[in-house]
Amino acid sequence: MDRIRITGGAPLNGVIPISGAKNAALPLMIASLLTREPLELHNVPRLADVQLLLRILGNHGVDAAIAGKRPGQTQETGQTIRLTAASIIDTTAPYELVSRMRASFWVLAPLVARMGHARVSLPGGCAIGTRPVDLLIMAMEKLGAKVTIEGGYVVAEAPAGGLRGAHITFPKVTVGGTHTALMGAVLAQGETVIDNAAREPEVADLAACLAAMGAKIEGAGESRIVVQGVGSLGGASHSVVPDRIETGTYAMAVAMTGGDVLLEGARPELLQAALDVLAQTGAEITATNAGVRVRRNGGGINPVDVTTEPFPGFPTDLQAQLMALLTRARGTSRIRETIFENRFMHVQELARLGARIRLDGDVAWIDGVERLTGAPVMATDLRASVSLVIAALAADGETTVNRVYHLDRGFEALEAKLGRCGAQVQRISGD
Ligand SMILES: CC(=O)N[C@H]1[C@@H](OP(=O)(O)OP(=O)(O)OC[C@H]2O[C@@H](n3ccc(=O)[nH]c3=O)[C@H](O)[C@@H]2O)O[C@H](CO)[C@@H](O)[C@@H]1O
Ligand SMILES: C=C(OP(=O)(O)O)C(=O)O
Repeated sequence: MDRIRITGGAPLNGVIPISGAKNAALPLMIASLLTREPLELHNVPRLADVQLLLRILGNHGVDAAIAGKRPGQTQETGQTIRLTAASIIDTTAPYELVSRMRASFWVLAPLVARMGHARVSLPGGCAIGTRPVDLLIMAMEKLGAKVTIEGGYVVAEAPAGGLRGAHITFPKVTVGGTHTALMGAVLAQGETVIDNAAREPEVADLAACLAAMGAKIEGAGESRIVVQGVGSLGGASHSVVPDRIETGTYAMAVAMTGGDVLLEGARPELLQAALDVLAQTGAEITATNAGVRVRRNGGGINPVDVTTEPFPGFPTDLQAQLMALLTRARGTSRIRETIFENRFMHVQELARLGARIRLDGDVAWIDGVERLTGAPVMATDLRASVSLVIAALAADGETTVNRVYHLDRGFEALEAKLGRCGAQVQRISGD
């Protein structure tokens, strides 16, 4: 298994191109199941999750053509994938594939919408909590599907005549639930109203692509989304929104090491809450035409008090990275995690580097320390893994991050991007 070796201490200076968002690319790829015409997606990041989803979609009969680089594209700025689901050959998504990635469960809604039935294994994904799918099933049931769970599989059957528009009110904000409701509603008969919808940019990106395919959607990006079902959808060409979590991750890395980096192509409005927190810690954040510039030259890191929330609040997917930064703050910080009940797995690994963190239920208290020191570490999910990278960049000596496959799930060309800005990061191939 590959490892990443980091020698800490160097500031980051230069340009980091921001990739397309993993969490947008995955539902966008899944939307290809809704039409027999080609869906062309640009700026798709080269990630293990994308590769796995291509296998899952291939199993359903989706043909994938990966185009060469477009002019101006570099290795780190994604690929163009043309997905064509001319016919669906299998409506089962098997355990072997779905158990490895949460988002793969989202094939359920488009398969039922187009084929009238589907059988999808209960999902896996990052080990950050129990992660139930009850609200996704509720959305399908509201749209008229009959849903049972048999042998670890969710089996859904549309009523005669197909899914029917409905009023879906989510009792809590769910990104996957909103994707499911949207993809189910676009081909349903009549109107669907989705209340307490997730407002995450990845939902708006999916809705924009569905609209380009011919769907009738109003309010995506707001709490109430209204969909008028249409008889069929066509092909489209769509570019994946920049990755706000990757943006925030590198911004925190710069705040940690000091330096001056342009996060090229980043869109500040996609992570304003996180940028505000970074500014409170003492980093200088400037929105430019080219992206977001992050600087910290001298001066310490200020402690902060942050609670994770659905968009537009501070994202749970940046909580571990922020915690890494705060391990070296001048004082005590507090982070409250409200989205996932078990998303503090990075705490004990950060402690190996010398961090002082106390947990009290859903709250972590971080007492800043003068210095971190390198050590062998590993993490159980992708954002936790990258938080260890951030801490290692500022630690004295050498850190080895094991289980690199977590990083490969979500960070395109991580070593190259950091390495070009002066970090000493090396991948070591292992068995
Ligand atoms: C691939 C992808 O895009 N993953 C993101 C997506 O995950 P995902 O879509 O799985 O997360 P959700 O927004 O659905 O989860 C939010 C909360 O709702 C709960 N819940 C969810 C569904 C359900 O049926 N029942 C239920 O109780 C979850 O346990 C969690 O407490 O949004 C999360 C929240 O922004 C991010 O951390 C993940 O990176
Ligand atoms: C939690 C994440 O991914 P997933 O939902 O696929 O586990 C993530 O992207 O941080």
